[in-house]
Amino acid sequence: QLRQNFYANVCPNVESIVRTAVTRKFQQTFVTVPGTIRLFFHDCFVDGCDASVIIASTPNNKAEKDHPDNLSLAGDGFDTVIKAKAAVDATPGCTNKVSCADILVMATRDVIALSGGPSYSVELGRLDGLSSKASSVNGKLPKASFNLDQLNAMFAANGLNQNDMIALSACHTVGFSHCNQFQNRIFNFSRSNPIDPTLNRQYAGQLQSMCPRGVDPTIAINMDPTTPRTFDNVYFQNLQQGKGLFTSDQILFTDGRSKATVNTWASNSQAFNQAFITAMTKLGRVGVKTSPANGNIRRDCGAFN
Ligand code: HEM
Ligand SMILES: [Ca+2]
Ligand SMILES: [Ca+2]
Repeated sequence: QLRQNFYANVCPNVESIVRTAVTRKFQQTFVTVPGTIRLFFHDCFVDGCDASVIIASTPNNKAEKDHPDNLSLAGDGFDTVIKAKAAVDATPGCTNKVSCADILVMATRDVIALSGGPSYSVELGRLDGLSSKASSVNGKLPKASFNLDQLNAMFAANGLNQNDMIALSACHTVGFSHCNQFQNRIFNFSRSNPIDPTLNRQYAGQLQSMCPRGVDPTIAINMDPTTPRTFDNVYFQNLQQGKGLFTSDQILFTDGRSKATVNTWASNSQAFNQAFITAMTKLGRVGVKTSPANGNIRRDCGAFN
């Protein structure tokens, strides 16, 4: 029952209120962009798009955000939602009328547009989930080491096909990664190849110098070495040059089943944008809650009512 303009009667200006708050946050730090996008992805893949990922742990409940796979979620992503929620709640008539899950969807749309990506209409009407357990994250999020079959299987479990998966992987056109996520590709890759042979040699050398053995584990590097602050299809051009950072990125070009799609979107940003919008809209529908039996509108995005 998601639809555009869901809040037309209760809070007609919600989209512009969120956009203003997100723009202000964006002007303070670029990390707002990748932080918010990844938060949205990790929310939707665990218990659906219900803001379960934003819940803070309590003495009685270890929440999703404290699962190892979520510890690297940037604080600025959470802060973006909290700031946008505060702006919505400060507007007469809108107080506690808009779900955190929907605010995250709008904020994600806004950061993508702010960083040069496509802008699109979002469907709204999600309720916030009533549960958030670290244990429910197990096996729900993709690993940087995944091959094409593993990626397709995990996305298919969320109703997303291979094209959706490839389009969404392009989110790695902005943002950062810690060195441990690709260390295996640049040191001791295999008996015969110290470096992953699908990796561009020069790029591998740069990665080795930014991420030497024993590097400080808090160091993070740009995932897109070419246009790290622009949401664009350069992600696919990088893959063509062996500059995909993770195994899961580069495999999209190495595997013959996905290569043609990468080539098409590398040369046609219009086609990529269209596929990306389709895939983001599908991602936003995953496991959505619309009944009071399984959701509500949180007063505080980080805590259950
Ligand atoms: C296809 C499978 C995917 C894998 C294996 C994967 C894995 C990863 C890993 C390992 C990181 C780096 C985390 C760190 O070290 O801090 C990362 C970052 C990121 N991922 Fe993905 N991801 C995938 C798909 C996606 C999708 C579908 C989206 C968005 C819809 C996305 C958005 C992001 C963003 C924006 C960042 C940067 C976060 C930041 O800079 O704070 N990823 N991903
Ligand atoms: Ca969720
Ligand atoms: Ca880029």
